[in-house]
Amino acid sequence: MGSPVHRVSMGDTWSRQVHPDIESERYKQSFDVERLTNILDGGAQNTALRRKVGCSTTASLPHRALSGNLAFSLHNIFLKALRSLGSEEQIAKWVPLCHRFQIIATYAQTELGHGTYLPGLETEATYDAATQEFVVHSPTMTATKWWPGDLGQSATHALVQAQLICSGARQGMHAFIVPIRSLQDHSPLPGITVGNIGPKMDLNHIDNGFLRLDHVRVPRENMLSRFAQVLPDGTYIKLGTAQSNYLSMVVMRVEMLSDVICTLQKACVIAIRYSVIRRQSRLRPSEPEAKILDHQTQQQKLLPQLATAYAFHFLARSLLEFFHRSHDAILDRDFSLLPELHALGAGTKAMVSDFCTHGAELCRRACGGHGYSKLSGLPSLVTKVTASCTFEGENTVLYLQVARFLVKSYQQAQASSGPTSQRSLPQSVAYLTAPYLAKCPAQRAADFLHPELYTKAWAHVAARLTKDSVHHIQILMRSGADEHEAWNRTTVIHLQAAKAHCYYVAVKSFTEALEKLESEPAVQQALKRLCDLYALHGILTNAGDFLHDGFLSGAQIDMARTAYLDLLLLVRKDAILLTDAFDFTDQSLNSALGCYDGNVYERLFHWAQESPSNTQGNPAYEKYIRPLLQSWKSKL
Ligand SMILES: CCCCCCCCCCCCC/C=C/C(=O)SCCNC(=O)CCNC(=O)[C@H](O)C(C)(C)COP(=O)(O)OP(=O)(O)OC[C@H]1O[C@@H](n2cnc3c(N)ncnc32)[C@H](O)[C@@H]1OP(=O)(O)O
Ligand SMILES: Cc1cc2nc3c(=O)[nH]c(=O)nc-3n(C[C@H](O)[C@H](O)[C@H](O)COP(=O)(O)OP(=O)(O)OC[C@H]3O[C@@H](n4cnc5c(N)ncnc54)[C@H](O)[C@@H]3O)c2cc1C
Repeated sequence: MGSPVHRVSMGDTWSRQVHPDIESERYKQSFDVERLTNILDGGAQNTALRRKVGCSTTASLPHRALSGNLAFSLHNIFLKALRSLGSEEQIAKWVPLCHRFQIIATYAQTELGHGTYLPGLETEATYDAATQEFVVHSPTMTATKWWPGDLGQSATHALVQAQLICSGARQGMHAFIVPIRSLQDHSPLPGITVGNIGPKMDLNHIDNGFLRLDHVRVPRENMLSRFAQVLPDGTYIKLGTAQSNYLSMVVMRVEMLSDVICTLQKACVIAIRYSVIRRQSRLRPSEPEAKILDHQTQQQKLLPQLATAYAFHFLARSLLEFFHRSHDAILDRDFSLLPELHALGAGTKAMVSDFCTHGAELCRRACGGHGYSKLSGLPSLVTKVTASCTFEGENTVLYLQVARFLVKSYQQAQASSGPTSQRSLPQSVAYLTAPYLAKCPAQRAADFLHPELYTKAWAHVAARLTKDSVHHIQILMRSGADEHEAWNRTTVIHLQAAKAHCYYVAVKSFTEALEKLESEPAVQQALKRLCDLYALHGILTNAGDFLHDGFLSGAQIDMARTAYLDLLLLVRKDAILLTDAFDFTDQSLNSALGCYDGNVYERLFHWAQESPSNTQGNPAYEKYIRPLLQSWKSKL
């Protein structure tokens, strides 16, 4: 069985053979990997299309952008904001210019002094009725736009979020399209000071920039006017709500999820494939060194991350379905679903970016020294995905937006008691008025493998923490605190409630996805084990929340742990197949540890030999080492 042991060859003979230690993991397939790939893609035809596009990734950027294949690129962010906030006429004008790359546009919202608190943005757009123009200006140093991607060297236009001032009144944040560089010679236009903000932790291929505007005039037609208009005489017409212009952020938080989740998927593929090749230490003195994935602690490090990657795939798909159902209505100015969409988008973005950042770092550490090598591809995944905890809304701030939604929903349910209360609640928080279950009915470990049981457990904790946070606000207000102080002094509890709610939503979406796979029993069983593992990993990691009111007993936590440890063994058997199903090419993984053939050591050695420090001479010798050695020689 298996192919001969590889010789370390200076040629690439080893790259044409699959390492026996990974080949053996693919012999016994408990499910059809290709079918799972098709399910992840949303159908076999999508798999074929993705592979076809993937082969043409070497095509120039404009080609791929024109085919709309860039999920979350900066140019796309402008387009998403334009489609959310612009009128049909403005969309018809500016979209073709972007698609043909006749302009390059950036989304300029964040300022040197404000990123989170948008009512605090200082850039002003003052309407001049005499010329029917807006005068866009940076009144202070802190008003300088700071961070927008592509602004540093590339963009010719910016969607500038600014405080609208018309007819003497400040109307809040609105979006204005402002030309910033000449389309003839790319030089900054009059009144524009623009440049790069300097080196970052990573993503240095993106020119994040700064922008100062000195009374720059743009025509009235350049204010995006889906939700608000300024008439020629300066009359302000409000067509939406106070939050309408925040819609673009909701869109982008939904849009970015696939890129963030892909980072954790890749980290899992690399670390798990490496973990069946790396042999270290013996499980029994009489046996050869074990694959490190056969150490229980290595399973406990990596397999819950794999389960999380799958959970987030189905969570993102569920959110996207809700987004498509609600977004069109919102564009038609029916805002009834916007609060729930905002809460789901904010919470999902915060949780997914938090856990993907944590999980990618866990995968990197699980690879020991080679995980610290850039040739593993893991450090780059970690430093890139880390940024997603901040951009598109800093995570704590977004979790608190979820908490605000939970508190309002609970208070609404309290106000409308009786049967109407459940019907009126948004679907994602219906659990707040579900029949109260004081104790979990589980009597043995196997009971914790029932999705209904652990979904209800998560709902119980999320409801309890929300009620607890409301209770603490009421206590503080009864003691004399006003609503703002009471809110701030309970935000730590709000954060707990928001995180529990988000985890519940993820567990629920995973179980609902499983229900649709009845016709694929083998795949369904493999995914159910991951769903069970994901739910139980969260329960055991946050056991205190489940023990707090006696909902789970200590004995039941032990049962859950037994079920969890048994799951690790079962998932371990499918681990390579579950990572193969993500269908990443070796090129996209860019990892000496994660290649499909498992020839880790030969590739590390080959890539190290090819790295610049070994191929571009040794400038240090001439400049430092030789003089040092010479100096010693002269003293001998
Ligand atoms: C990724 C992996 C690696 C690969 C990487 C490769 C590619 C990399 C590309 C990188 C691209 C990065 C691009 C980044 C772009 C940006 O970052 S754009 C800027 C993003 N900025 C933000 O998101 C700002 C976040 N701040 C907020 O959301 C604020 O907290 C706030 C809510 C705007 C504060 O305003 P305030 O009025 O004080 O809020 P509240 O009082 O709390 O709420 C008022 C009501 O408004 C409702 N609301 C808030 N936000 C929204 C919204 N977005 N949509 C709808 N409604 C919203 C809120 O619920 C309140 O409603 P009520 O409770 O009913 O009053
Ligand atoms: C790689 C990258 C790319 C970016 N690209 C763009 C772009 O293209 N366009 C653009 O406009 N912006 C962009 N940004 C900016 C980004 O949107 C902001 O950095 C982000 O919104 C956070 O705002 P901030 O930097 O002001 O942080 P702050 O809000 O100052 O956060 C600092 C700390 O204060 C805390 N805090 C702030 N407010 C509250 C509150 N109300 N309650 C509790 N705690 C609070 C936060 O939790 C955090 O711990 C980018 C940022 C990065 C890192």
